[in-house]
Amino acid sequence: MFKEIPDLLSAEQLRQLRAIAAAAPFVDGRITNPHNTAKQNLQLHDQSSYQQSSQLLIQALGAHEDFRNFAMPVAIAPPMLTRYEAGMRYGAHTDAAFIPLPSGPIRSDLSCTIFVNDPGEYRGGELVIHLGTRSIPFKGAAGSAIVYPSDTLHEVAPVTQGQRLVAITFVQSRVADPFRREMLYEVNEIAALEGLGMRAENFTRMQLFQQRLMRYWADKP
Ligand SMILES: O=C(O)CCC(=O)C(=O)O
Ligand SMILES: [Fe+2]
Repeated sequence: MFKEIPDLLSAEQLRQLRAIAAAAPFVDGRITNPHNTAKQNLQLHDQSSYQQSSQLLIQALGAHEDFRNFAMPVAIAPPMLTRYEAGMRYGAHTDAAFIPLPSGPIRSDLSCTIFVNDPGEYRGGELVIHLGTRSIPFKGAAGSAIVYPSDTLHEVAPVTQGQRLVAITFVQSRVADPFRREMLYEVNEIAALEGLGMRAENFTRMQLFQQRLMRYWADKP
């Protein structure tokens, strides 16, 4: 369902991202969603800073084994540095199914928030994911990330003090269906963690099962 990644970014990567954010201009986040009244935040607005920061973040996501195993990405939108100042929020919404990119649209199967500043630097600002009548708040440490299904209703609670600096991205997965993706992730994890401890013939049977599911459910990488 959700995947929390505690160690996505190194201290050096965080330093670089914060330096980019401190030097570059930010504009009203509605620039990419003009009719979205729920959205009250600021987005990085400088081509070379965007390129530098998104490259660093895509590289970090692509290099993280647990992220790759969980998300099974075929395409990752360039992550956008986003700032919420006191009074800003992002009201309850679900993400658009397709995200236009210069290289063509991608389907948003998973959304990802990467926490760039320390949670002690702001009050409020939790990413709240709604599941039926329950709401689950996330406020990660700097350098951590949360990956969640893009079709959930979610919001960012108002920041009441300080500033919240995050990067936001969307992932198209090889497996669009969350149920199937989770089943595959689980069986792949069990095979990776326990496979060598199994009797060889049972491991072979398990691999057959894994590869059949991949064949039926996964798009080509
Ligand atoms: O700031 C966040 O953590 C999430 C933002 C969000 O939901 C979005 O950009 O669609
Ligand atoms: Fe969202």
